[in-house]
Amino acid sequence: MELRIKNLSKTYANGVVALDNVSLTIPAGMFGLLGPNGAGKSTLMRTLATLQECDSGSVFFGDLDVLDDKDEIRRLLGYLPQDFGVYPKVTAYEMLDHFAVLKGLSNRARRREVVDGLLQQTNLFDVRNQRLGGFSGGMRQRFGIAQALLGDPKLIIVDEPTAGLDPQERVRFHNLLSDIGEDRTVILSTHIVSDVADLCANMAIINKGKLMVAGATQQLIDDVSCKIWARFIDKKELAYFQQRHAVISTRLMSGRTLIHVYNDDDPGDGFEEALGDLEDLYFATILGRHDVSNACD
Ligand SMILES: Nc1ncnc2c1ncn2[C@@H]1O[C@H](COP(=O)(O)OP(=O)(O)OP(=O)(O)O)[C@@H](O)[C@H]1O
Repeated sequence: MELRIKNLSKTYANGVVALDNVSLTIPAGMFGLLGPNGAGKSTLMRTLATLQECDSGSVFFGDLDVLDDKDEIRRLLGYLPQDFGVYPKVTAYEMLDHFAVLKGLSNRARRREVVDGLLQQTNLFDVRNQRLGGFSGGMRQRFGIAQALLGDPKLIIVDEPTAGLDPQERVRFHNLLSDIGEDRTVILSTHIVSDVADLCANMAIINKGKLMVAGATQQLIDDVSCKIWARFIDKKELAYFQQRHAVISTRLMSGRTLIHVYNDDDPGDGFEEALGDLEDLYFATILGRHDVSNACD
């Protein structure tokens, strides 16, 4: 089902504008919400998860008014918050069983079936009798997904789930997310570009509370791909290039400095055309160099 966000705004009491007239349609499947720290992602996620009020705007999930019909939407919702805490002394099985009771699964046999199934799906069945306090970051996040999947939600919101995971745990977590994204609407909020590149067919970038771009991930990459130019430089030349060109990224590669610049045409100065990727789109957008009006043909 589609989630339609219209003109959503939120200003905190201290005057910070966390959401500035955000309008966005999120189709079924995996959707990536990308933005730097403080962009407003968590504010948007908590608003969609009915945990906080916005100042104005509307949100519909199918026909359901998310901001008004909170009880209804909570029945369809699974949420993995950014700071998902667990009771360290309780086992995975006990904790999930407890969450299942809270979700209204009162029949014992049925509950056991659901809890076992979710532990299997998240690859935690073998460690179900271990205490959560001994779980690694990746195991904890998979447990977080298990609890978010209780009640078979149609809308799943995960807020920065892979921060702090090692590469292997990340891959495992990605596989789990892409499985559950097949027949649901899953919103993945993150500042990690590769999470979105790997998983999300559709995406948006927000910065300072504003929606910058939104659409099909591949299309958005294509829109920027003809405008990215690259060259290696000497580290001490960086200031020179930054002065003359719209440098969007700088990275070390085997000890050398590779810079990417954003330009409509060949910028000269020894640059070569580079195939723009999602990281280029992200930096060019966040730095205010790129927008939809300036897409490649
Ligand atoms: N309760 C609050 N009161 C005041 N300001 C807040 C509150 N919560 C968030 N903010 C501010 O609103 C802005 C958006 O915060 P938000 O947490 O939504 O961003 P984010 O994109 O999720 O960032 P992060 O990745 O750091 O969590 C930030 O400037 C933040 O400091």
